[in-house]
Amino acid sequence: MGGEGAALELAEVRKSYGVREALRGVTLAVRRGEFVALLGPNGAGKSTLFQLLTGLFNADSGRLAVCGHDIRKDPVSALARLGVVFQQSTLDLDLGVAANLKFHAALHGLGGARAKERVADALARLGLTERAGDPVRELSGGNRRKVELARALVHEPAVLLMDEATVGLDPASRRQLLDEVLALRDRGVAVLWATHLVDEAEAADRVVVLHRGQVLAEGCPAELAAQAGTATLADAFLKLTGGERGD
Ligand SMILES: Nc1ncnc2c1ncn2[C@@H]1O[C@H](COP(=O)(O)OP(=O)(O)OP(=O)(O)O)[C@@H](O)[C@H]1O
Repeated sequence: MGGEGAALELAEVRKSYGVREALRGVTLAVRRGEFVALLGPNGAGKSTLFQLLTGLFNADSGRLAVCGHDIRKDPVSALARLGVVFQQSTLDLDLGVAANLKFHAALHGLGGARAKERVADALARLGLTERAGDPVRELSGGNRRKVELARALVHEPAVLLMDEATVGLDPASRRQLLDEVLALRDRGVAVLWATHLVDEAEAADRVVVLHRGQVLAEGCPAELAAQAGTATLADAFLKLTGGERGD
């Protein structure tokens, strides 16, 4: 677990809101080219973990690092290597698809021909080239999510965080988005995919089960089922979490 050289590393991370402990000593790592599902019911602490990882606020204790850069001590280097798709859309609906990406590129210090090239590449990869000039408002929910993914990749991050990214999508769009992200492994991207949906976690190289702010189990889907003594990952998840909400 963890170890030197992980693209994303969390060690003994704790965070409380007043007396409520949202994260109670979370340790996990994602290697280059690995897709890890962070599987937890509502209230398990997934959003809190993502907020810490994106520097929105600080952990009470513990260490979070991206490619060895500590998020608290060296946030600029850490955040430069991070791509994020949040649960809630953060696109400008009135701006064009490419314009949304260019704005993001500029935030990462990319401009001119280099930004243009990166934006074109990211859109092409996700089959969105023909929609480049369209206002985001005119896109379907599935394509809007793809635009968010393309945007998260414009600065070529080493680590991609996906926070319940398929919420609200129909099954076909959900599968497409998952497949696009799984394919990023071949380019060496480390992915942390937070979800409460077991079928999405089935596709992961490794699953980390988070419940009430703690890691209850981790391993590939088959290992988790074997550890829990169940036939499927779904049954293992229910057995581990007692089928309850996380809070
Ligand atoms: N700003 C806050 N103030 C107080 N308690 C909070 C706050 N944010 C989260 N919590 C609590 O911390 C715990 C973890 O919440 P968090 O939102 O991180 O879980 P989650 O796994 O992302 O759940 P969901 O999928 O429902 O968003 C929950 O018990 C929640 O009620």
